[in-house]
Amino acid sequence: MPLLQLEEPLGGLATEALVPWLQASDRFPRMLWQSRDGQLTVAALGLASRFKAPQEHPTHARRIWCVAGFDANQSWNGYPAHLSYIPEIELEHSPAGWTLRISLGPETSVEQLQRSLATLHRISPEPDAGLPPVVAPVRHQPQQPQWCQQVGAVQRAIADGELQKVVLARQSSLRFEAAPSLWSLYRSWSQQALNCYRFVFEPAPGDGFISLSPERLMQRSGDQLLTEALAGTAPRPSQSAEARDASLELLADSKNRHEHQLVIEDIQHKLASIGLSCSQRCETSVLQQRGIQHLHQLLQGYANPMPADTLIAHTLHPTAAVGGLPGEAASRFLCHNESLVRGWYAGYCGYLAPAAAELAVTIRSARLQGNELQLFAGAGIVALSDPLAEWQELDQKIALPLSLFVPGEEHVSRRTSLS
Ligand SMILES: C=C(O[C@H]1C=CC=C(C(=O)O)[C@@H]1O)C(=O)O
Repeated sequence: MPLLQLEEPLGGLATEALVPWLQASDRFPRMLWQSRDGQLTVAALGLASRFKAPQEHPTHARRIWCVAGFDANQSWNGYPAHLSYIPEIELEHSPAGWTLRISLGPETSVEQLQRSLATLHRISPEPDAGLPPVVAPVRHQPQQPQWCQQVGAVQRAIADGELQKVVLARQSSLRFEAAPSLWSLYRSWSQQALNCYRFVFEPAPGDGFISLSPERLMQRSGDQLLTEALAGTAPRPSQSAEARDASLELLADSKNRHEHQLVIEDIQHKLASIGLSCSQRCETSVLQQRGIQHLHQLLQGYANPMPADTLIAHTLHPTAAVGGLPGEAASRFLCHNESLVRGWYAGYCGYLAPAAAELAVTIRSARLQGNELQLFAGAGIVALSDPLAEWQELDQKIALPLSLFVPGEEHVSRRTSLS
């Protein structure tokens, strides 16, 4: 637990100052999180206390930040499979205004804290340094022939009745001439992104993770729980009339509807296992992203009393939108057949507090390690999936960040114009 927590309202700041403020500090980890509706933005520095297991969360702490990797048994160096912590400094913007929260831990250096605080009123948004050129072609893991084999293996397991769906993933790596700034990369990507959570985590200098994810794992406000099924994808043309037709086509497409329906059933079944009944809030709709769109179904959970947030998150994750169905068989399949380590890709991130909690699924994500950037994307494979169309879907999912530094979208196997 932190030794001391202080909270002060603040004035006179601009949200654009948050990134320069984080960049100017020498305190790690550095973290930025923004809700998909843009209502809550938090920039955080340092680590005042860390909790070993989610069940250790003290109930009176105001807000605990949580990140979990896709697989509790496998992570990247420097990125724990599960992290629950209270930062030393949190700077929060919400409709209520600005709040500064300070939590002192046993290892907090008061001098460093003062330095980080002193910069608060001196920071002005700086012109972005830009990104260095990319020096080598994009490398995919798996490559296309192995991808097609993996899709074939999923479909054989579906035909044998062992599986209904598996979400296969790909890692696409790029090398820059010099190490880009994580925050410049985030800024350029974020300026273009639509309808997404925004999460940046920098555990140490030279290594960082970004996720601009459209997908919510859960949101609780008091005893109201919202979750959602987000699965089924199509390109989104830039012209509005064409975009409308493409949405209608996606809503009517039987392969995508099936892929999506499996996620709804998975979530309903998982919530029922912890005593939560779950209903669909409205008709299935389409969530628009830059260049692509997804089938989207809001789900509301009811229970009295509401189970603990950690239990809900642990039960839902990984949903069939990032793992598969049945969950355990899909995890075994991925363990044996997927060659990449997903790390924080397709995990979750966000906060838990007594009054409210919100966790996003960490898709549309990237890890920057020195000069190398790894971009992650996955696609749900069902019986009717076409391996090459699913490969193109992966390209569409990374087209936005790639377009920032690979000119002319040379990487995209079928062109999709970003709107
Ligand atoms: C796993 C990813 O997307 C999921 C979310 C939306 C649509 C999906 C799909 O259509 O396959 C995936 O289930 C990803 O982008 O890496």
